[in-house]
Amino acid sequence: MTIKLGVPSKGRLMEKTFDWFGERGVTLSRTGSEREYSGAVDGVDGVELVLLSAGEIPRELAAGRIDLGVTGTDLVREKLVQWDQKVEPLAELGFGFADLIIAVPACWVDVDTLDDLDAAAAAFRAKHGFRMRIATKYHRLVRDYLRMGGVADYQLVDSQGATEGTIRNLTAEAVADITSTGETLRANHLKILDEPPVLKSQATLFRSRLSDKSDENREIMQTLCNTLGV
Ligand SMILES: Nc1ncnc2c1ncn2[C@@H]1O[C@H](COP(=O)(O)OP(=O)(O)OP(=O)(O)O)[C@@H](O)[C@H]1O
Ligand SMILES: O=P(O)(O)OC[C@H]1O[C@H](OP(=O)(O)OP(=O)(O)O)[C@H](O)[C@@H]1O
Repeated sequence: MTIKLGVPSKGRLMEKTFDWFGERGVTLSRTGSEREYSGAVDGVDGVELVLLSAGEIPRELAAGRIDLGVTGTDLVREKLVQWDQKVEPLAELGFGFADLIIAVPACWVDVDTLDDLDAAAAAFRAKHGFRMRIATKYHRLVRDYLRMGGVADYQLVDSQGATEGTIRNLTAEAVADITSTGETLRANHLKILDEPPVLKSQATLFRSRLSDKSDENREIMQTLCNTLGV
């Protein structure tokens, strides 16, 4: 028997995830050619490495196809309804920090709060005959946040990347996206609303609540968690 550990296959989270495990005596490595998505785990027996897109790890955990997985809290909360019934956070890993925020053009001098955004949205609809568009890939989190914040007259438009560019491209009036250094927002002449973020995210190790609970797998899981100190 083995347990499956899902980690991001590329990008900013992969290298830091490998480092985090390595510092705790569990060596993760990619095997095969540079482009082959196969890997190995040394330091604990019975653990199989599965390399996946960070965005797919929440679904794989929820389905129990992987037992453990590293991804951002933002992706888990966005993609899993009642996420805490499907996965259990075991450890925050201290990297991949990003805030999910709402941003508007910097030239909207009258819009700094959610109340201002609501007023601007109502005025926009009256003037243009359609609802203000907010581009995002975080539909669930943003909808909940705006409902709580009393913003009504808007529509979400889907943007799976380069979201800050949608305003210049005239496909949205505002955006809801993650930011870490703030450089992308500044470069696109956007300002963050002066409100708490929708969500503060970081890379986190999650355990699937559907994980195989056979005695042997429990033992492997326990050994791995003890080794990692989580
Ligand atoms: N600029 C950033 N700084 C820090 N963390 C970021 C930044 N952008 C994204 N992240 C975090 O990295 C994680 C993975 O995001 P990313 O967009 O790379 O994954 P993805 O959607 O699976 O992409 P892909 O399908 O291309 O692998 C998310 O949890 C996100 O919060
Ligand atoms: O605050 P910053 O440090 O500038 O980072 C923020 C940017 O990083 C992410 O984009 P990513 O690089 O994942 O590309 P994407 O837009 O294609 O998703 C995010 O969507 C922002 O665009």
